[in-house]
Amino acid sequence: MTSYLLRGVSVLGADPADLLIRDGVVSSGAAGDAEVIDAAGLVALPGLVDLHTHLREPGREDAETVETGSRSAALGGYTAVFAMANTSPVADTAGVVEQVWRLGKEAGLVDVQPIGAVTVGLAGRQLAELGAMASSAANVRIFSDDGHCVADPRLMRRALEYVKAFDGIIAQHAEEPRLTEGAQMHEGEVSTRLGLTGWPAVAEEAIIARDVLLAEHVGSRLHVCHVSTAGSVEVLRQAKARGVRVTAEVTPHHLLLTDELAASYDPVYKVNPPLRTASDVEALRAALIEGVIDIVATDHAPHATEDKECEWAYARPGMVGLETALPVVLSVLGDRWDLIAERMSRTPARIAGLTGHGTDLSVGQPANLTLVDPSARRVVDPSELASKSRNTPYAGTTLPGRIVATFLRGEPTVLDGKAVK
Ligand SMILES: NC(=O)N[C@@H](CC(=O)O)C(=O)O
Ligand SMILES: [Zn+2]
Repeated sequence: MTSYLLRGVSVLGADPADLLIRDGVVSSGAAGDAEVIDAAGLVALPGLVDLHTHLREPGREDAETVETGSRSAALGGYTAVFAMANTSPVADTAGVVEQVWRLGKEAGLVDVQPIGAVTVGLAGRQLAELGAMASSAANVRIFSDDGHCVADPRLMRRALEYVKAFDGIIAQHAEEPRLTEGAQMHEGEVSTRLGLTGWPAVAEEAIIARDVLLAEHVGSRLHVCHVSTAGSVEVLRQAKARGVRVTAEVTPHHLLLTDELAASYDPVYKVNPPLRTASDVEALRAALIEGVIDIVATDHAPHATEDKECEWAYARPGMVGLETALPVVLSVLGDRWDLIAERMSRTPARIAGLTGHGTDLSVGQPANLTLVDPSARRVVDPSELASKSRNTPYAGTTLPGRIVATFLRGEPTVLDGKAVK
């Protein structure tokens, strides 16, 4: 196994020093025959951890596979991703989650941790085999019907009760379906102007309010996917102040983009939950800094060209995000490296109970890390993405930061900005 010496690297913005990677861990002592990487001007972060990735395998391998999604993740600085269950077949049995987990191991580019469905077929009618998925080789601890809301309150209560036994988490896609029927974008001034049916903020907020009460009642753990409104932030703030066991994520696109973009009628901007207003963006940024929102998660949602390059009404919602997440967050938070490490690596690893990731880069710790050039600027070119899909909302946009290298347990998955396999 090759050793690496990162010469003159700045760990989380600290003064430049050498960092030795040997036998899969951060090491000390003589560099010996280690391969030297000139890391002057580069910043080392613990490898990023994404709690919300859609890898599309099994079922839509034309849009993404576990392997192409893993490569996209590594290029984005990630060392672990959690794969959502809305595949085909749905990841609602031990068999399917084990398949995804095994495909992740075979690709060997990031640790792929499957998320199990809450309900059979994501249909919201009966609980899936949560226990069988938890005790499978994939060791599932997070369950979600993402793409769909667990709208039935009794089912949501039962799910929270069930996973409490093994300290599992229900991750909710918060959308009251009766309030979003036919919705095409955020309900507000822009939707009125464009004549498109809106998804009101309250459709998200009402479910979060209900679910924090259910989680409080049961004493179980709730995670809220892709929080998108200022009102949701207030519900979460109050719940956390009462000690409810709730965590929440925000996506890079909800931190940067607004509903005004829908006026282009370009379906690349169609996503669930929809892009909201500038004041929502402001509230989400403040909540992320404050910690009311715990983490950034990509909601990487690759879609085939025919599902995106069509009329707005027929296009599937979702955006790819793994390769642009860190640059977008850098553009929002600036070089607050410790905060970035907290929100994109340590806290997601802690929420998921994922050991070996999100650790500090001290001697003896697993060498899961990413090297970033913060002074680089990159114009996003969809044709250069490693993802199989091209649906990025940032085509032609200049973003700060370039991911130069990523290491998974001491082995490079990305070097010189290129995937090694
Ligand atoms: N975010 C999206 O717009 N789409 C996701 C589902 C989801 O995360 O809700 C997808 O699977 O395509
Ligand atoms: Zn969702």
